[in-house]
Amino acid sequence: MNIKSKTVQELEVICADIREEILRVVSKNGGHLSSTLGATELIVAMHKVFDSGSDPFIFDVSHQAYAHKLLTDRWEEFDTLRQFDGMCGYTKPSESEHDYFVAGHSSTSISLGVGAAKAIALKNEQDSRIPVVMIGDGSMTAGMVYEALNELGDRKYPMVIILNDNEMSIAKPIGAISRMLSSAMAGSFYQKFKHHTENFVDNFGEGAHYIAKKMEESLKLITPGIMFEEMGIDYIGPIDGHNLESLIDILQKAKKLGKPVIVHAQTIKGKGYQIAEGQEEKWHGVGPFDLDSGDSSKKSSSKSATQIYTEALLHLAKNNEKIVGATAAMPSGTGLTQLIDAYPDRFWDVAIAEQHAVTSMSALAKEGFKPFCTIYSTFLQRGVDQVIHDTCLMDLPVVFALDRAGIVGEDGETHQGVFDISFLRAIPNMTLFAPRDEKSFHQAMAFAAEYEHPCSLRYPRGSFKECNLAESSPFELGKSQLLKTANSDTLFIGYGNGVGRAYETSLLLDKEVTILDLRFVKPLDEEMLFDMAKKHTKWYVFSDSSKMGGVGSAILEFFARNKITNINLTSFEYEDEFITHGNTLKVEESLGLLPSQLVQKID
Ligand SMILES: Cc1ncc(C[n+]2csc(CCOP(=O)(O)OP(=O)(O)O)c2C)c(N)n1
Ligand SMILES: O=C[C@H](O)COP(=O)(O)O
Ligand SMILES: CC(=O)C(=O)O
Ligand SMILES: [Mg+2]
Repeated sequence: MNIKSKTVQELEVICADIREEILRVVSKNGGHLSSTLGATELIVAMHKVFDSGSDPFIFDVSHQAYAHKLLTDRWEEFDTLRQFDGMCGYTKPSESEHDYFVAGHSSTSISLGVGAAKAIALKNEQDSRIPVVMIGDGSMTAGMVYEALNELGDRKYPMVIILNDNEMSIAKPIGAISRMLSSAMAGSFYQKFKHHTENFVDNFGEGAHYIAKKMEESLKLITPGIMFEEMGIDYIGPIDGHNLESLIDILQKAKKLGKPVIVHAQTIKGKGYQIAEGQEEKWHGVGPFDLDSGDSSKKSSSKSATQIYTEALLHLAKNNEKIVGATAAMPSGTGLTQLIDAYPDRFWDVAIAEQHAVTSMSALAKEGFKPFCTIYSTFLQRGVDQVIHDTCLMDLPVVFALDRAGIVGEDGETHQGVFDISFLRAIPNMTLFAPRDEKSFHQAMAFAAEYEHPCSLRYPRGSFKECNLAESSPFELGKSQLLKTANSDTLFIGYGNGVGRAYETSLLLDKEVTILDLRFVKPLDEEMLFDMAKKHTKWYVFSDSSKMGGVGSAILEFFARNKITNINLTSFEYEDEFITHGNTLKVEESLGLLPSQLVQKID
């Protein structure tokens, strides 16, 4: 849809149509609702002023970019949003040339803009191209943003950064940056004062303008802009992020400045759907819902792994004051909200700052506390060096509780929790283990609470797969649990949620198999593995993790170390490829990982 020639009135109609379509599809498919409703005018103004066919359009996280997709020839396809084989919920260049870069993890956008600006300068394209970035106030809390601003303020590449400030992260924002962005003078008073001053001095000569500019600069001492201005980046704002006419005017001015500029736009998260407007965390990421009532259409009956984690941690924290913890801006997703509410002096939301979460928790461990650093598997990728350098080198007793381990569903490639075993297992002093159900989760947590070295446990999005075999026993370092023995050449080794898949597959087999819950992938239960090696020559590994460096790799290393050569090991972990978005079962089916498919692969 080319909106360059549209009037402001026509654009306002287009905003209404966009909101209607977003509400229709997200209420059917689920998705990121309130962020994308709130960014509608900003994105329409971006497309009015800039050209996504040549200017790099860069959205931070890009969960708020549905309007961008609708404006770039994907209106029909939008109905398949986040569905298997359908449109991705984030920007994806393979989906459209108007999507400049893959996104999903936050705070990458300004670095991307700086890189793009360097390339544009090197290719002498500055007369025809300029990067335009949209970043939210929550995403401004991650350190990577300041790495980029630090260079940008020095090199001064032309770039327009739209700061979409709705005063919300997923949850209410925390920290000094959020406070600075919404500082007192950012309100309408300053705007009106500035507007009237400009109109007044327009009637006088240059001298009056000079005085007014100096006055404004002194006022900026108490506006959010001071930090950016001092870094060498122009600042415009705060402005009304829903006023199309002024947005277009300001973006046109910003585009012509020929230097880096931040346009600070204040928006309302959920704008246009009253039920979701404002600081309502639950409208950030939603499942299908009823448009009229706002009620969720799907009610899950079984207890999620996250709920079990919360219950287990509440129990431990109640009985041990040394237990503390942190989340990086995902309090509800990780279940830490209840811990923060119950023990505000011991549990923190540190904002989108995974690296800071890991390192600050390591210092607490040095001081004798027992930190539970609670992070989605995929987001811990952001803090791997801190795990190595600050936790494991110091051999500190931090527990990394990794939620969303395995395939996560509709969030797709950028959010799959599949690499944690591979990137943690190689770190000295690290111990890795995984529960398989509710009871073993409590036992794993009890073990973690007493363990005096770095460790990481992983658990899936949603509930565990059922496994009706032996009851779980207390966790002991490096000990597995034999769930079923059979007079058979075949051994199923399950790890974490993979135990349930192993069990489901065994039920479909026309032969008996031995089933082992590995429990620890580092250290391995070598005594048990030696015993299994005497009886079984066909081993199958079931784990929601990447093959490369995963559970199967660990066992093959055990074979090599001990010169065991007569066993055929097949791992049903994930292949060396990024895993697409969509309903988890459909994704697993596309990978051939359903029990009904696996059973065909058992000799
Ligand atoms: C590294 C990383 N950590 C956490 C997240 C989860 N996450 C996605 S969006 C979001 C909040 C973003 O807030 P903001 O930038 O203000 O955008 P808004 O939704 O308010 O428009 C978070 C924490 C993520 N995507 N990436
Ligand atoms: O909303 C945040 C991300 O999309 C993760 O979603 P989730 O918490 O439903 O797994
Ligand atoms: C997009 C989002 O909310 C998340 O990644 O958690
Ligand atoms: Mg926000």
